[in-house]
Amino acid sequence: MAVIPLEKIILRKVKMRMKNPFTTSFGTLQDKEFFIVEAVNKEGQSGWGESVAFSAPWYTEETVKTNEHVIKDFLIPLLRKRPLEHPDEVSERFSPIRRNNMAKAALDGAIWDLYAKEQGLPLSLALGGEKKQIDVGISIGIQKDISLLLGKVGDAIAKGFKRIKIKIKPGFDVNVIKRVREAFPETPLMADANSAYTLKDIDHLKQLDHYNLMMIEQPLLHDDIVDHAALQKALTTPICLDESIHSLDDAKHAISLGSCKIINVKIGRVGGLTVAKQIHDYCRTKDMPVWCGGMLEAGVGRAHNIALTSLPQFILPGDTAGSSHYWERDIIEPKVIVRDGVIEVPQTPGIGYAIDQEALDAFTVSKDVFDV
Ligand SMILES: O=C(O)CCC(=O)C1=CC=C[C@@H](O)[C@@H]1C(=O)O
Ligand SMILES: [Mg+2]
Repeated sequence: MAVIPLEKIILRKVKMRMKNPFTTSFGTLQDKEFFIVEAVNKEGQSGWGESVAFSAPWYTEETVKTNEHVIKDFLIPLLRKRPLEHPDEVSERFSPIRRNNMAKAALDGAIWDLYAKEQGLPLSLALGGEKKQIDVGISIGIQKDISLLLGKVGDAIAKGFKRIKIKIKPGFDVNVIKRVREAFPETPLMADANSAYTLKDIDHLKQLDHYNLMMIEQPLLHDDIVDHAALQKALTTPICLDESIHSLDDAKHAISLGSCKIINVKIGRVGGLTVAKQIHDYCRTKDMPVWCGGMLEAGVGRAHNIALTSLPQFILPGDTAGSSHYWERDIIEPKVIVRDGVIEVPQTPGIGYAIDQEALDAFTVSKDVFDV
């Protein structure tokens, strides 16, 4: 039986400054620290993965520090147990470790990329993706005032993004959506609350039904699917779950309870490409539209998102804006380019973007090498 001839894992901690600070209902981020994983085989070929955990545990419980602990002390030792024959085995191998999905996904992504390169296949095709182009939207953080936000929305529409996502929070919500909708009556528009509300806000949230939103993303508690089901019954606007979905079972439970009408699949949140694909496949059988969320990734993570989005049930535009939206200098070559709201899915083996080694070295703050 052919095995993936994994020889070493290189773990780089990287620090990059975003062009613009990004503000959500839980805070502002500008300096992004994260891990880049390189999986190297016996022929010296490399596969690349990126962890999307932030420095603070406000999106999920994971952080850059917990990633380091879990990857070094638990996940790499599990990879040493016996060789892998296929990247689908990675998530199963990691299953004795509870959660820590972003740590798992970083390794899973590197091994998927390496496997696709060994097979001579673009990662999108290795995953079973069909699309050669993907539609993308943009996520606009909370702004100091509405006129600034209207300017950003106008710029994004002019650039051709296929839908606009606006971050909302109590005090910056219905009033804001109303103004944006008045200024841009036809634009596909959605709001993301990042768990800023409770069921007590039901009457307030119902006002959003007047603005023809594509969806409202994660209005209630980060781990909830029960209250979301009650809210979805009261709203005509579709609810999209983000933070609440960590596994295929979470997706199954949310769908059977009627907690949402759309699911945002984030590779890091669900523990890697294999689980993301399982959720996709299940949603396809249930006619549940999915889209690929973003975590302000650098180029490696972005490339994985693009490959995943080539799967057919990614019906709605994702949050994968181009490199230049986030970074002065990305760590891949070529950069991710969005033209008229569309990204061309790379057709070369693996993630289809080369690492800009000079840029990566410039942003690397530490590096560890592990034999596997
Ligand atoms: O552009 C992107 O990568 C998406 C940005 C974005 O909306 C988010 C990034 C990180 C955490 C969250 O605030 C969030 C989201 O909830 O989707
Ligand atoms: Mg979200």
